[in-house]
Amino acid sequence: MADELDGSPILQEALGDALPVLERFHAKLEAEGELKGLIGPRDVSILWERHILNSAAIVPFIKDALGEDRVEGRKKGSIADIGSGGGFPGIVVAAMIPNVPVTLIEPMERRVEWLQECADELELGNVTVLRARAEEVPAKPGFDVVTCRAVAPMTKLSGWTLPLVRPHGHLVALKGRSAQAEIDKAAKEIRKNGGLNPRVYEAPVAEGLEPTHVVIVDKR
Ligand SMILES: C[S@@+](CC[C@H](N)C(=O)[O-])C[C@H]1O[C@@H](n2cnc3c(N)ncnc32)[C@H](O)[C@@H]1O
Repeated sequence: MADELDGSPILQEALGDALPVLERFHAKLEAEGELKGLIGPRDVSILWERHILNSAAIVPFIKDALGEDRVEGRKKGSIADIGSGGGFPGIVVAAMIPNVPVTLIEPMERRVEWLQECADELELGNVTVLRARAEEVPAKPGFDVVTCRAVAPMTKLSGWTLPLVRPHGHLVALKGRSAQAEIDKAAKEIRKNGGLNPRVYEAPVAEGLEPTHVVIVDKR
């Protein structure tokens, strides 16, 4: 089944230099994703929009968050993606920000194998795959940016992700329409885990496509 956006010029516009690598990722997902239980049967024709472009929408926000570190004189940042599953947003982020190390943290063995295979086949030298639950990963030294998509509501996610963000780093999470309600509900957990100034941004996906939402929380 063909993808609705195969060959569309918006792919180049949204993914830039990472397009060739992400075309290989798309082909691999198309061939193996459903069989391996990583995507649903109806996702096959909307892989670009629902998964790859949706993940790519977070990249400008991550770059912004890392940019602040450069201002502070730190040369390299570090990114962790919690609960990467089939590689969203982690593999897409690693392809689009190839000069920054990206750690993919995922507890399920089969998904860990998939993620490692993707990193190897796509020659993403900046990817490390870690088989763990987020709450088992040592908090130190922490990551400059922790990201995630579709892992848990903010009430739970705060305790899983914020401890892994280094001081003055950021949680940058893809969220659905309920983003503001989720952070309102999780105000106590966010504060307790050292989070400050939680806020929601609308994130453009590509021209003509519905935008998504990004939650950003600063770490004390
Ligand atoms: C619904 S999937 C989302 C996968 C991917 N982020 C996406 O957006 O397509 C949730 C993923 O989170 C992982 N997960 C569940 N609990 C976790 C935890 N405590 N720490 C890290 N990952 C977890 C699951 O194994 C699963 O791969």
